[in-house]
Amino acid sequence: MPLKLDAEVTLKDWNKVINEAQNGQVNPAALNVFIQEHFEQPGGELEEIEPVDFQHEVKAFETIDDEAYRIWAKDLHKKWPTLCRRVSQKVQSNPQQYSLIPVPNPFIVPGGRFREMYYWDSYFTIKGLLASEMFSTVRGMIENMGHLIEMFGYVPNGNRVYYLNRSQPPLLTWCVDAYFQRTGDLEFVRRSMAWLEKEMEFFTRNRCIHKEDWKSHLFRYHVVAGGPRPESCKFIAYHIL
Ligand SMILES: OC[C@H]1O[C@H](O[C@H]2O[C@H](CO)[C@@H](O)[C@H](O)[C@H]2O)[C@H](O)[C@@H](O)[C@@H]1O
Repeated sequence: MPLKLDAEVTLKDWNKVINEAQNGQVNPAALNVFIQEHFEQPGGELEEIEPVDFQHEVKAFETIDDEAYRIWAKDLHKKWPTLCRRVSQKVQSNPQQYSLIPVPNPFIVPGGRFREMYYWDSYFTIKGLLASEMFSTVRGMIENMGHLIEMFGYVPNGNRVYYLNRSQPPLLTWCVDAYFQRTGDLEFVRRSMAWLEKEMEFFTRNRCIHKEDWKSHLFRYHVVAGGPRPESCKFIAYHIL
């Protein structure tokens, strides 16, 4: 839920609510007032948009021999406009009030409760977008990942602040390769190299394990955390604790 006030003010007011708790229990009415006063309703961070390069019919799908596969490919193609999002202007102007990390170009979300860009999902999505001949959307999504690397040194799990301590399998190189195989756009590959090198540096420094008797290094994706996942606290509280 987006913040109505600055994070510092919100935290200060939250500490007040905590300090007034009786026997470790926060008063539900006070909690309700705190939520109303400090948080907007969820949503509005992203705008649904039709990708600029989306065509209703793609001739290439007609060349798929297997009928079931052809129908499936066409059905999947129709999903792009329903899953394409761009970061709204209010987030771009006041990012400190939102958990969403702004990225410059539109991107495809997984859907359902996953309302942000996800790193390794983007690779599989890009494979589909390339089949749909949506080269400019793909380029934009790769640029978004490059933007995150410029900001954080790597692409986090997703573009949310609570994902900043989590990595996913680093598939950006595969994204760039898939795009190049389809378009031959060498200029874009050259431009992407700085991102790929920086990401490699991050994984070498922060996600690499080596033991004396090992013949090579082990790279891994990882989360640097000791507690429950913030976005799943409620689930954990109800089902596990
Ligand atoms: O499709 C998006 C991602 O969905 C799963 O992971 C996400 O939810 C998990 C449970 O809340 C969370 O631990 C993880 O950090 C999120 O990315 C799926 O496991 C991912 O592979 C996928 O990218």
